[in-house]
Amino acid sequence: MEVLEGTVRDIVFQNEENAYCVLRIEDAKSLHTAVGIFPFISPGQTLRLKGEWLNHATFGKQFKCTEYEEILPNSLLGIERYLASGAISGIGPATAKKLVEKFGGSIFEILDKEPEKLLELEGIGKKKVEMISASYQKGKEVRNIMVFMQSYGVTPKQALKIYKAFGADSIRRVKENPYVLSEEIPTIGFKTADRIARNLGIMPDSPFRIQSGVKYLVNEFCSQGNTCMPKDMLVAKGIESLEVSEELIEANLVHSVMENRLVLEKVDGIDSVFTLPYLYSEASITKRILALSLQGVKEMKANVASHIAWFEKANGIAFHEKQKEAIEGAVTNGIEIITGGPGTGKTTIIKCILEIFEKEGKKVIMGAPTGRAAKRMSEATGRESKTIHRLLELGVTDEGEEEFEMEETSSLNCDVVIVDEASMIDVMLMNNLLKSISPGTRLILVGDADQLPSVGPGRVLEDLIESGAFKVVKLEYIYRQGKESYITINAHRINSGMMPFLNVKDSDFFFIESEGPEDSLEKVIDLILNRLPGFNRSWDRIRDFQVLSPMKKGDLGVLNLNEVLQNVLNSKARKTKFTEFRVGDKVMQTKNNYMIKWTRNPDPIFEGDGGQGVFNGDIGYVVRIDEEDEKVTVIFDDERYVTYESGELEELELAYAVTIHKSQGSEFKVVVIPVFMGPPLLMSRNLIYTAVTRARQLLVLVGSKRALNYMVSNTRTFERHTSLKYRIKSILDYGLSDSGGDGQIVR
Ligand SMILES: Nc1ncnc2c1ncn2[C@@H]1O[C@H](COP(=O)(O)OP(=O)(O)OP(=O)(O)O)[C@@H](O)[C@H]1O
Repeated sequence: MEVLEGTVRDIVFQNEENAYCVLRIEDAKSLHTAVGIFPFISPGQTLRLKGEWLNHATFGKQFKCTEYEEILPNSLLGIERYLASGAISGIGPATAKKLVEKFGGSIFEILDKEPEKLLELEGIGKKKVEMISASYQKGKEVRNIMVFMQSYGVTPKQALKIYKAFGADSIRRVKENPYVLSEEIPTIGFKTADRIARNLGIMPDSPFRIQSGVKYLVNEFCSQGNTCMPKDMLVAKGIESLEVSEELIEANLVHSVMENRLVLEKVDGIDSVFTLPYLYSEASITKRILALSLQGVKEMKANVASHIAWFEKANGIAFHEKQKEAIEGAVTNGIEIITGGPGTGKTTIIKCILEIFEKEGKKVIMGAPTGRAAKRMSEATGRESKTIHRLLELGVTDEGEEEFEMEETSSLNCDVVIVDEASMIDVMLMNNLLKSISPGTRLILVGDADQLPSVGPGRVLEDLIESGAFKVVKLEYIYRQGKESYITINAHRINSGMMPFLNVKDSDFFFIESEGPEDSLEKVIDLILNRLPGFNRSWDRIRDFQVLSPMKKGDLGVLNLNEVLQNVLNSKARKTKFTEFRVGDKVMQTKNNYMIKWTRNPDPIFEGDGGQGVFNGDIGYVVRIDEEDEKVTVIFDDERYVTYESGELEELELAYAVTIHKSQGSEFKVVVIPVFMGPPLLMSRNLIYTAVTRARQLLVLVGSKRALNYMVSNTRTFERHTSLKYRIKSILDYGLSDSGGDGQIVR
């Protein structure tokens, strides 16, 4: 590691959120540029930086700092400059000069131990001394914490997080139990805490370590979509990754259970370990959904059959028996689940259900888990539809975590709630949705249970269906037929484990064989640049073509695809220094941001008509880049302009290619999917099924038939461990369904 020692001349850039800074540092020889995470920095401070010299393509030679400490200057001139820099509140250039003249090199000693001596100076009163002393002590505290943390291998960025969480208490808390870091600071993981603990000399068999490690393993398992972890699996994983005996894992697990940090319950005969949030969510969903189902909705006098007949006539269709059953079921049940693949008429049914309720004077609220899905629902029905987060007025806490503002007692004020794309709802969202639905309100969940499960934990829709407790209508007959329907036909074939029909003449579903990743990449680019635009000239290469890949990394992962596609599709746009984005780029918002403002006017100066919020999965286009102020303006949905500050740009990604997981709930005119052998977890039927069902007009697969075949046959990979189905079933087994009421529960 190399060292650079010098004084901060100025701060060229500072991200207030994560403390990333670009500094100009002066040493005895010259001025240097240094970059890194520098919390609490101000010009005039003298730093000893550790890191390495790099040659940046655009910015030239710079020092990349991974560790630093502040050193107090020792020359009188250095001390005066430091004090004059504003590093200590209450001291400016004039006071700095006076202090150095009077106290010389012992000024730091005085600031630390005898600040009252400052009163001897003319013009400094008691209040000012208090201010100076407090600021000096705070600086010292921060310095000590930074030095302590870094000496145990904590990076400045992590040290900042620790300081923000524990303040002056940081060192004591970490020394006492470093594992508190991974438990209380969301972005510090067990591995970091474990490294610090080792450096602090904590033994591998310490109960703090094992209990924290066990909890970490359960959390890790849940981050893959599960809501609980079989105990045997946890113990085996614990022995392997914590390298301690089975007895120690068991004993500490019991201890965690006794202290209520973890819960051990039997799920379908298997001992399973839960963390509290998912346990509560699944238990609460069980209680609430059974209550809704059993509540007995008010009978409607409507003659549903005549409404249906009227709708059929108006739309020139004749409903299938199953479709009629779904429509009637929506009126007679407290809860109904309607599921089916593409083209089976789900949207048509929603429209009919809406009309029936509206004609009967009932208020219907519609929602979907993503902004894209909500928008499609609005377009298809001509009625307002919102994201569930919006419906529930989901807010964001200071730490940026999502938080539902709606109190448990408040509820959606309506008679019917219809939610589309219900397969994307995870346990937390479902629980929050149910909390806001008061008894007497009907809930209709519409979705395709064979698609990828929700990104977050749980398999809510499948568990509800498989519980057998609710009215479920499964639509199987496909209505979208004819020349252009091979996307739909093949989606259904894939879903039932059959290879799709490939390259039928005049169809909309193509397969292009390739000889490995490089060849696939070339073929994808050739398709987008030449072949597809030649196929239909009305398609726009950037807007209408969407590449979907199973993964992020690798030649055919979205990161590489985006880099390559940006260069071929948007090569003329000017590059700028501060961002990878260029005007004209297709981009995707990658997290829900409820705070960010949008306007209908491209110039943010004219705030006027607008609103707040851009959501995970929203796709837009870069319309302006302001180099001087380092801002990027993006237009979403052809009308909402959002200006991102440089610190917010990490919420955006290039979106010429997106992962199949991120594409859930969206549809595109033309979809191109590279199909290749990858990690088994990503080689699954529901992944390829989800990808194929995103295409509206044309679908092209590029790759190997062997990989496609593997995906179509592989149904095992995404099995999730959850308890919702079991909880609902076990309550029913106690005979709740025989307890009277309106018999809403279907057994
Ligand atoms: N009973 C029916 N008779 C004739 N056409 C129908 C019938 N039901 C639906 N359709 C038509 O089939 C097509 C697909 O229906 P719809 O869009 O409602 O299906 P979907 O399940 O919502 O599909 P996706 O999930 O792919 O959006 C539409 O053109 C619709 O008008």
